[in-house]
Amino acid sequence: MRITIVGCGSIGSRLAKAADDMEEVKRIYLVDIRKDLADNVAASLRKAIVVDSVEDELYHCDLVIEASSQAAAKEVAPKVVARGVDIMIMSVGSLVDDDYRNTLFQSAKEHEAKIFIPTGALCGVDGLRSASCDEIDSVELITTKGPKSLAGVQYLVDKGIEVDKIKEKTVIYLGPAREAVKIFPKNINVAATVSLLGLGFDRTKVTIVLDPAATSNSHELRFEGKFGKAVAHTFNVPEADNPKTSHLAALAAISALKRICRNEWIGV
Ligand SMILES: NC(=O)C1=CN([C@@H]2O[C@H](COP(=O)(O)OP(=O)(O)OC[C@H]3O[C@@H](n4cnc5c(N)ncnc54)[C@H](OP(=O)(O)O)[C@@H]3O)[C@@H](O)[C@H]2O)C=CC1
Ligand SMILES: O=C([O-])CC(=O)C(=O)O
Repeated sequence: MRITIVGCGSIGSRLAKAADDMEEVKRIYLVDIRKDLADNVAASLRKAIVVDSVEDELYHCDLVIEASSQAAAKEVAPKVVARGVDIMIMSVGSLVDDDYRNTLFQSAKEHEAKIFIPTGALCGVDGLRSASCDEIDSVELITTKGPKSLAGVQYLVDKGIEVDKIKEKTVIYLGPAREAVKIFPKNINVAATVSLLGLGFDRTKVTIVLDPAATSNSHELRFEGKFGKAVAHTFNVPEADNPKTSHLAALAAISALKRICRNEWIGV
């Protein structure tokens, strides 16, 4: 299998290293708008080369893995599926716009391309996927992050909230997933994943808490339906190189790549 990784940051660099060790992966094309990052990652790998754009090697590529940003995902995904190439999307919030998403999914179907959305930084997605084969009554995600993970969010700046000056646990967002993934594009892609499986973007309730003492990126997923009730609480270790992102997100991408390469679907 030949793969292209778009985005060589926290997730992309770890995924590239893991892919380099997988015998099923023969070639890794790396793209990043910061070419130095892609060059650094490629330098330590045996199978990787840097390309300027995802389109450069699309004809030779079996799977594109997007690990960049919502904006980049939105630009790249339609081009990839229109060429019949499979794509894994990490910036899942890029799928919030219904018209865009429906067109993308339709195009993938027509061109026989698959769209893979890993479970990311969240446990419990498997249960929600099964539960949503029958009636679901409610889906709620309560996310708690520390100041480093929530730094630089324009919405908070506009509200005059200085994340490093907050002294006690504070709810900084309460509302539907649809707004949450737009306001916090680098923090709550998991809410998009949950929305796609459960009740959609408007009926998935999201609470984001800023906890000055938080040492984890915590996601508490609660859902109820005909199957019963579930609560899955993940206390994630944030990545040192990007504290907005949890280590489990990179591991989820690696695990998804292994499942795709090896055609082994345990815990589906
Ligand atoms: N689904 C999930 O559970 C999770 C999803 N995510 C999401 O996954 C994505 C990747 O996360 P992470 O690795 O931590 O992010 P990083 O910011 O660490 O890395 C992303 C890299 O992609 C680069 N980039 C941005 N735009 C483009 C583009 N158009 N083409 C090529 N490269 C580009 C960035 O450059 P620059 O820094 O200059 O912008 C950066 O080097 C993010 O959108 C993140 O929010 C993260 C955690 C969990
Ligand atoms: O990594 C996390 O904790 C979740 C995250 O950033 C996201 O979903 O965008």
